[in-house]
Amino acid sequence: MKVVEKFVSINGEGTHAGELAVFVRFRGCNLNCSYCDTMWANEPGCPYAEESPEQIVSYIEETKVKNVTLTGGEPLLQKEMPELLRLLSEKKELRVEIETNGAVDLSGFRNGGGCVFTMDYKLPSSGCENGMRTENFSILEKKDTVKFVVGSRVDLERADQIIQEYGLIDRCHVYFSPVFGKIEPEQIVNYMVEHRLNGVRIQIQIHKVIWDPNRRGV
Ligand SMILES: C[S@@+](CC[C@H](N)C(=O)[O-])C[C@H]1O[C@@H](n2cnc3c(N)ncnc32)[C@H](O)[C@@H]1O
Ligand SMILES: Nc1nc2[nH]cc(C(=O)O)c2c(=O)[nH]1
Ligand code: SF4
Ligand SMILES: [Mg+2]
Repeated sequence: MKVVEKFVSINGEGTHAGELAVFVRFRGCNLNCSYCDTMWANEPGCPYAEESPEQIVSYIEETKVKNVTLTGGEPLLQKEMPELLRLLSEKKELRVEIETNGAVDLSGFRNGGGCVFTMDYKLPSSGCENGMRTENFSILEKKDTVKFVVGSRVDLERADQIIQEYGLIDRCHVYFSPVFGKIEPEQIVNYMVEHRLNGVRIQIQIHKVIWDPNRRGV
């Protein structure tokens, strides 16, 4: 598997934000979002370590950290991901979360049921909305999340429409997160208030507040 970084930090995003997590970031992506904060990991020349699923599991166990975040790039493009997920599901003490971009079919990755998906729905300002596979919504469960990374008023309106159309509030967690530095979080909150978006949560990436937003490995 093509690993570009591994580290222990606090999770800056999602339902376990603020808790310790061990991160494994994989190389390469099938989208090219305008705002991507890890574009470096998607460049063909980005250095990586070739690691087997067994090696990755050993590293995770050595850290003694129980929350595991698999991210990228797009982690679900790795050929050996099903094997990695199978091995991780045997470690009952771990909580495994996958950050995925909404453009990969999730149906083959739920086997064993252990992992939690945080799936983005890419909005118009990302430039990648046409890659979204809305059939993935039917696979999501209460423990999973749909995340909308919002960069504009048009994005807010589109997110609102998708939430209603697919009944997302009753299906799973729903988060709004500002494209970091691009939109005032207050604008997002104002929209939530105006439109009475019960059940939606706003979240700001905590690691970008604690550290330099461009810093890697945190
Ligand atoms: C770098 S992506 C990797 C996982 C997967 N490719 C995806 O897009 O979900 C991890 C998360 O960071 C979010 N993200 C990337 N750039 C961002 C930015 N500039 N501001 C806020 N969130 C961002 C993505 O939308 C995604 O939810
Ligand atoms: N601290 C920290 N938390 C994160 N949660 C999700 C991340 C990601 O890049 O997917 C991330 C990240 O890059 N850093
Ligand atoms: S899908 Fe994720 S990794 Fe790929 S370009 Fe978009 S934000 Fe970056
Ligand atoms: Mg990140």
